[in-house]
Amino acid sequence: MAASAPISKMIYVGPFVHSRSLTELEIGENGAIGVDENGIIRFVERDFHEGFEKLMAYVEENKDEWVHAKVVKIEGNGFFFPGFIDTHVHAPQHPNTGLFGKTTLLDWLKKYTFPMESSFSSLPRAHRVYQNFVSRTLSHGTTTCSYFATIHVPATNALADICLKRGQRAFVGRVCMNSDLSPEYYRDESVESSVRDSKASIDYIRSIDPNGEIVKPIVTPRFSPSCTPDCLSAMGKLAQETDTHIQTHISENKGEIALVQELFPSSKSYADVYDTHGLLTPKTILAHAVHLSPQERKIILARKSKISHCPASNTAITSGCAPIRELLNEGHTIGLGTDISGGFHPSILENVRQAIWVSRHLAITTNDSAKLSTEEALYLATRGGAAVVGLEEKVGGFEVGKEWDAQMIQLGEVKQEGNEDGIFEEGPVDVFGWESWAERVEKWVYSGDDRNTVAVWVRGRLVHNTSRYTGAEGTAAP
Ligand SMILES: Nc1nc2[nH]cnc2c(=O)[nH]1
Ligand SMILES: [Zn+2]
Repeated sequence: MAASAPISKMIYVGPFVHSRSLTELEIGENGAIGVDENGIIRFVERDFHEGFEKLMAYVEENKDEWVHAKVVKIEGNGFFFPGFIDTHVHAPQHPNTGLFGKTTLLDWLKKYTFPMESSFSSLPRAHRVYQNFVSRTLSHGTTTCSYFATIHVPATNALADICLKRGQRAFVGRVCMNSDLSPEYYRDESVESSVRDSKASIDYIRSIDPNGEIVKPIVTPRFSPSCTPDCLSAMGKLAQETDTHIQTHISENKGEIALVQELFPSSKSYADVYDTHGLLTPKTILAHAVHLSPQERKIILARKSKISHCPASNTAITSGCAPIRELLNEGHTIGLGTDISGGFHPSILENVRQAIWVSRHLAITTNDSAKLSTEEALYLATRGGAAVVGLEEKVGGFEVGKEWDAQMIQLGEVKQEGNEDGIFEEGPVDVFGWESWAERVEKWVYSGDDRNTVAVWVRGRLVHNTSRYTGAEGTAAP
């Protein structure tokens, strides 16, 4: 079902939380955010200590045109938070979520990934998986995804259709892979067919959303070993000619890095392979970046390419611990990726936790400064991700002029009276009432899940809600 459009000006009343900077959250305990019919934030009020009635009186006095706005008011222990941004995710791998055994990257690809992806030659299968996965990621509060699809044009286009219809912001990439690393049953026939099919998908996605307001194409060479050198160059050229983003993998696993050295003996490094084929641009998203050398980091920084950190995946398929503190200190732009199904969980909140755990494991073996704080990990999940996909002017936080991509989080209240039976409210987070707002946010980060995400908006459209949401727009559940 299509997402429901905003029906009028809206005022979202209640606490809101977003990143002020990498290290600092802003918590507006008594907030009111006005969003117009186009989903654009028009005012952000932070300080209505005197309560809801005073707020409405203020609106009546000062903001004439907002008097008839609909109001969505948070009750209890709820707060608004920016929608999450998943900067690296493979939608067709979702049926394999949680299946990886003891494999590492190269045998994982052969055992689980190529067989599953090749089955997307079936359009009905693609529809079934993609409908499910877009619902699943929306239910976890993910308002923007950078998707790898498969090599199939019809299935890739179907993913873009579904994102547009359901209202999830998305970059959708037809995967390009023509080398014999991939099995014969699942690879592009030639460089010409790689370019033709990638271009066909770019053209289709631009035809369904000409201004790229919700869905955009992205050039997607799978990774160096999957593409011949002329194919990599052709993808660099295609991205330049069509002015598109690029996404690929880099330096995820030591076996993969050795293979790149073997396949590209004249290249100085893995990053150099991409650089010399025109694939390191300010619009390039590089997933993983676990084992980069200092020289590679310098080239990536110089080219202004971006990094997607995929902590759950890096642990699941035992790739390593990406040195995020060092990369941040050097000035890299970094977001989080679930990397389904290298990663085992479709939630960015889970990957916030995983980013923190991975940084702590690094701290144990290196230096305490490797630790990421809760604030830093939430920044990567929102503003960092927005910068990785080039949407930092539009999403990632609540400022006037940005678009309302948001989630309503509701935590459980442990009642003072009438709770002799120990009943708890839906969701895993129990709030007793004495916690500060900062503590409530920490409790959500470390033990919350999709049961706490009661409503989700993209560009002001309600795109997901649970039965706990009693907002003004009615229901947008699929
Ligand atoms: N994690 C991950 N790494 C890759 N490298 C090449 N393809 C893939 C993939 O599908 N997932
Ligand atoms: Zn990946």
